[in-house]
Amino acid sequence: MATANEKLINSAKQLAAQTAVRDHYPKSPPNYIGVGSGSTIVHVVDSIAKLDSSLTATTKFIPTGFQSKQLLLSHNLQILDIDLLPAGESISVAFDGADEVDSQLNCIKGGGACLFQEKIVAVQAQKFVVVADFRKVSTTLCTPTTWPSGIPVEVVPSSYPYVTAKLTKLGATNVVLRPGGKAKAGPCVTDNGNFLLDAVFPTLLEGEDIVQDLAAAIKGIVGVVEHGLFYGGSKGWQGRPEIAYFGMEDGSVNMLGKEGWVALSKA
Ligand SMILES: O=C(CO)[C@H](O)[C@H](O)COP(=O)(O)O
Repeated sequence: MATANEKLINSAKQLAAQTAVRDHYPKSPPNYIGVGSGSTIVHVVDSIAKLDSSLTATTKFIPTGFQSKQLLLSHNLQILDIDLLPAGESISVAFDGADEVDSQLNCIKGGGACLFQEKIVAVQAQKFVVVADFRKVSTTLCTPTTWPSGIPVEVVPSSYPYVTAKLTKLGATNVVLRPGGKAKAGPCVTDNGNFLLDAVFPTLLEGEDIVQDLAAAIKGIVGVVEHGLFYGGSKGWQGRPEIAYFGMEDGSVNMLGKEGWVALSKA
């Protein structure tokens, strides 16, 4: 049975999801909508499925992994794999969860091991909206009390010892090959057949270049397919959301946009 705290977190996720879908799902039928992974996205898909069918019946929903594909199918929503998005077309809005969001809207993602597909969908969306609960709010990324697991890094399996050493050289204080869990002996294998390293770095101090520079350095290691830093700034944009919705402990929803925080009233 869910504890009171688990119930609080779940209703925060649900409220944030409902509000984000209400505010950002297009008011005329979109061609393509991106759907991320994780537990919060379940509420996003529930909210989308409750919209008038005229807004969803012709839409192709692009999942970011096995979990979101099954979720969409269970709601009888049409799916399209990201590689079938026609050239020149873009996704109207992509919704996704996050593990940690800083005050500049940079995120750590990949707690559910779907970061590569999440990023390839986010960067092809006209608007990327993050939906999360109050535990994900941070001032700077890699804050141990917010997200102690570090930055997920997806690697080609044969490269993991080499990438581990390189991440340590870059300043990681701990690098763990993510285990498969109770039902899988050996490492976690991503939807792309790769391994995941969780690299704990000291808290990334505030400053426009810090996240971008670390992201570029990690991506530069041979064997790295993608990492879970979704960022933007003067050196380029790689999936930083336009806006993030957080369900709060008191039953309200707070919204972090480019202009800062906005508190929405309680439901
Ligand atoms: O990046 C992700 C999966 O790779 C998820 O979006 C992230 O882990 C948040 O998950 P949840 O909504 O369950 O808290």
